[in-house]
Amino acid sequence: MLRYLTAGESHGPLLTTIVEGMPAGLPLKAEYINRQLARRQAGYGRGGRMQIEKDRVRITSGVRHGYTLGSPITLVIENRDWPNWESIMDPEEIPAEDGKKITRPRPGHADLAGGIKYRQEDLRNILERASARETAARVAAGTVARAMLEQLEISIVSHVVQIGAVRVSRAPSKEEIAGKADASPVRCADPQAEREMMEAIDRARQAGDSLGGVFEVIVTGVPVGLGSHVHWDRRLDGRLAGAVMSIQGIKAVEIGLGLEAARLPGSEVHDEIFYEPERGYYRRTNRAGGLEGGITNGEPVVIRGAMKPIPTLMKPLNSVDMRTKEAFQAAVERSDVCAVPAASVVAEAVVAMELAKALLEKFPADHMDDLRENLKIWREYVRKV
Ligand SMILES: Cc1cc2nc3c(=O)[nH]c(=O)nc-3n(C[C@H](O)[C@H](O)[C@H](O)COP(=O)(O)O)c2cc1C
Ligand SMILES: C=C(O[C@@H]1CC(C(=O)O)=C[C@@H](OP(=O)(O)O)[C@H]1O)C(=O)O
Repeated sequence: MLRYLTAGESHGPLLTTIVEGMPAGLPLKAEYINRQLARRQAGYGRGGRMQIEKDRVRITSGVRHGYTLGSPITLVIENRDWPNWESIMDPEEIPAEDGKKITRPRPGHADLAGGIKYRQEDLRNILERASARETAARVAAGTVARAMLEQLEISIVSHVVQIGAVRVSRAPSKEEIAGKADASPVRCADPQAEREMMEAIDRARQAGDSLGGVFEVIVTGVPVGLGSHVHWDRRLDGRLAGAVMSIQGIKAVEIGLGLEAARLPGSEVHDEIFYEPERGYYRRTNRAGGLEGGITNGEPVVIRGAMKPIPTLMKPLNSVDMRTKEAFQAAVERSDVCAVPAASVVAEAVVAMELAKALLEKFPADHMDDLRENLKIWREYVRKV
């Protein structure tokens, strides 16, 4: 079973992830993971922290001479901000300046609910782990899964389709996305919408406000038959939605037509089935987003995630000091204004991990050669069936 854990506080010394269950024989280098970490850090609307961090991974187990060994893969990413927080985040000693407890919860962040739940007087003990800094570790782990998928000719792209109220006017092709999203400051493949999105972010920044938006992940080359209809927790639609929803700030997930499917009649929602001897079964539309009955149907997997605006605002919002119970209006020093482009890269990573898991459930393998061979036989069967 493929699984992973992440550990690390936002302003602690480093982030760690352990990926367990990856077959041996997968080519893997730090530079490959670093490329994905850099994509996550880019994006118009990020705040001061991204000027400090330059995420790079160190592989400390599970890989030798450029190939996975089948043993747990440990990846660590240093927090370059750590020297500024060393005494505040000291694991043992209480620093002299400990009077600076955080007692003012930000609406929309984990501060209040987490502080009550974990009985913490200093909300730093919550925000450090609630922070989306953790998503750097998730991208590192997900990139190992992505490397596996790429070996099997399964590829993942993503792009931003909405920032605040600005939306793309039409759906770009996968080729347009692959060519343009990475070069776009907002990861948007539509130049007109891109300009308006950047202006909207500028306006929000000037107003001390923040913005959310919607991204879309598209995976091609996914074989038929991943996931299962037989039990709720084996349905791949639910698992993918859960993975994307678990990203900090994501409030809704759609697969294929998503919410739109509820509005349209069945004749405009379901993808008709066709057959050609050399192609096998195929569809002319993909409104289902590649999943029917919780099982992949061979069409591209299409998932969208909707992110709420960043909760740390320069413009003060009402809250209550947890120590004095006095009302106050929060003032903050630094924050992202919009992180939807970054979240879309994180979504690629969590989707990669879930698909890699589902692949290894259907084709358990200790070495990549076994996986490759079994998938090849399966794809031949699917073409002929
Ligand atoms: C890449 C990324 C960067 C983020 N940056 C910030 C930030 O600078 N400030 C902030 O308050 N929230 C930021 N967030 C959002 C918070 O982490 C998120 O709103 C919070 O964890 C609560 O979200 P939830 O209610 O979905 O759990 C970021 C999220 C992501 C995915
Ligand atoms: C550090 C990252 O994102 C952080 C996520 C985050 C939050 O509250 O979620 C708050 C900010 O951190 P800080 O409070 O140190 O400015 C973001 O920069 C990152 O993405 O690597």
